[in-house]
Amino acid sequence: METNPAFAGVRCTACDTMFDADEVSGRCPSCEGVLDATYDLDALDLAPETFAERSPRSQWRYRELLPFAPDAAVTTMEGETPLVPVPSLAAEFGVAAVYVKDEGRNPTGTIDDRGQSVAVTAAKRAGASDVALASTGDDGQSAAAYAARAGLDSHTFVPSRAGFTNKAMVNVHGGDMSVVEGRIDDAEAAFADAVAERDDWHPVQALATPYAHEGLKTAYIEIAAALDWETPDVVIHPTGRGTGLHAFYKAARELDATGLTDAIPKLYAAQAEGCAPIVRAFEEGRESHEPWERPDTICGRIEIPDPAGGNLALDAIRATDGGAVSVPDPETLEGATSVAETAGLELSASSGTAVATAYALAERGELDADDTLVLVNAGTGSKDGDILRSHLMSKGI
Ligand SMILES: N[C@@H](CCOP(=O)(O)O)C(=O)O
Repeated sequence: METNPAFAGVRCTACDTMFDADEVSGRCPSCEGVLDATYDLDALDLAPETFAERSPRSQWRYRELLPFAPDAAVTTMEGETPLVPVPSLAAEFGVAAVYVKDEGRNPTGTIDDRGQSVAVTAAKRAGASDVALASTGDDGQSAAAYAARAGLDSHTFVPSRAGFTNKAMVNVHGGDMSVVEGRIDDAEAAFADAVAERDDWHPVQALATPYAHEGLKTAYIEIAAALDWETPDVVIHPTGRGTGLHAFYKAARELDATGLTDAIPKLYAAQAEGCAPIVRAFEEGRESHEPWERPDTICGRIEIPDPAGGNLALDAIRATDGGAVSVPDPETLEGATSVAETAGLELSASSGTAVATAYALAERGELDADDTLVLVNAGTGSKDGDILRSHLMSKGI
């Protein structure tokens, strides 16, 4: 299968060792660090018009910044999600513009579709028969869908608290699912035990392979493209593992290096107060996070007590002069439901953290009147109707 000619291999984010992409599929063989796809960016000649009318109308139109050729891709036309203006929020926050990057419009309703498209493509290219991951729900559902598309078997380990739709749809896509009693760390432990016995299971979990976060990168590229390659001032990302922040920072640097943009936005992590290891490390000025002792948030998708991308997210936040904010669940749910009520957009419960964080930044005076703000909605609110509705009931509605 074809690769992008500019794809130069994978580099360890921790020890900087470079590897041939055909030699490794998971973490760094030397130090277990997260691997990043790298490109010969100097050889690329990119301009806004390069992408303007191009097919396919999916994330694969940005093929120069993806490892594989679109013809080789396992795709269900993910990406090309709208950047929706929300003038009412701009007025409330006192900024020039607010947009929601609505990743709920992807095929299985999550930003993870971008990542699973690339990760399952890599697995197929490597000759895998099976893909496997531990998941809080969305990336498991997505992996099952893309494995089905590729004709591969999938194995997903989810905690019992994962949402009904996620669990049901893994099965509907023909995936094998293990529901593990407890929370994500219990599912990850069960997955680690199982995978140790199965060398035919190809990893597709975010940050356990170079390719899932490589797909997430295209959401940022689309934001820049939708703004005519003007960089937004602030991007707020709901944050669990730190995957999205690392991916967005990587994308912003690549666009900057190719000359498509000439600035990098401030990146903010939005975490739940009941599980905020990245925010705590940021506030304490530490380079690494410590695992969160007693995770407890209604936002199961970002309840990650020991995030694999914690240090990478901290790098992204600090290098861009951004920040990290934790918000209580009621404010998160109020954020998601108020945007549904006033702007007609269906944000996932965990993505309500991005709205609540924007309110907090506005209150602290950390936003400027001429700022353009992007809030990332990582997944559709329609999978969280029960949680969102219960928030209204708690208010007596
Ligand atoms: N996938 C999460 C959002 C972010 O998680 P991260 O791993 O990118 O930090 C969700 O759906 O809410």
